Amino acid sequence: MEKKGAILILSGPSGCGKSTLLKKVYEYINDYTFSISTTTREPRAGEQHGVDYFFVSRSEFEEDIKNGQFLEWAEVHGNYYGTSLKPIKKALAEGKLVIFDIDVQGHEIVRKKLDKVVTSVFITTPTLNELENRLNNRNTDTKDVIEKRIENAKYEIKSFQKYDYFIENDNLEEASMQLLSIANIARIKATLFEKEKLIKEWLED
Ligand SMILES: Nc1ncnc2c1ncn2[C@@H]1O[C@H](COP(=O)(O)OP(=O)(O)OP(=O)(O)O)[C@@H](O)[C@H]1O
Ligand SMILES: Nc1nc2c(ncn2[C@@H]2O[C@H](COP(=O)(O)O)[C@@H](O)[C@H]2O)c(=O)[nH]1
Repeated sequence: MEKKGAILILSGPSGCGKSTLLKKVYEYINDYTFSISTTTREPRAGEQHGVDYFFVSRSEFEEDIKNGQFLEWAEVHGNYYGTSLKPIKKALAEGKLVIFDIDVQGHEIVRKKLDKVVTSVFITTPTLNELENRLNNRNTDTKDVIEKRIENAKYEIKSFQKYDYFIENDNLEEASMQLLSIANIARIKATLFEKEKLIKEWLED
């Protein structure tokens, strides 16, 4: 059967473990691509332009918005973040599973635009305290930035019901196996669209 492109969206408060879970899942899947976002936030130590993000200035980002470059974009924790349309179209045409790590605003937009091929999962920590511990232990952000992200987490979590799935990332092994199952379901869901057409044809016969 011809492979169908599919989108898997991960959202969840900063520090819940999205990147950590994805690294584990990548060991078990193929034919996927991670959607590299564009952002105006400063790179963290070790982050590379074109690998983790495309790091740009606010004026460059605003120019890209004007030129309609983004499938979606949003202001998150005081910075712009956006998903470029062109690489996503290409990856979907190639039948890849395209993985997005985007916030709740971005999820709503992509869901509206590409519902048929989107599967989404909201990830959290068991408690807000644990989220704070993880952000502190990660040691990548200043105290002010961490405070802002904790505050925003309280708003973000209100959107969890808009997602197809929910993972509490407590035990890393268990949570990564759950995410792996969801990634496999994402591919199957994207084939349903074609099947709908097929069944319509049968019924018209
Ligand atoms: N199940 C877990 N138990 C304990 N620590 C964890 C677990 N999962 C992730 N961590 C740790 O929590 C920290 C935050 O994880 P990670 O950077 O993956 O979060 P994130 O959701 O991708 O954050 P952001 O949205 O800011 O990019 C890291 O230091 C990571 O090692
Ligand atoms: N709407 C979008 N949100 C995005 C995108 N890329 C990342 N994000 C979200 O931003 C926060 C913060 O990320 P960080 O790397 O600064 O910790 C996180 O919730 C991401 O999911 C995007 O292209 N669009």
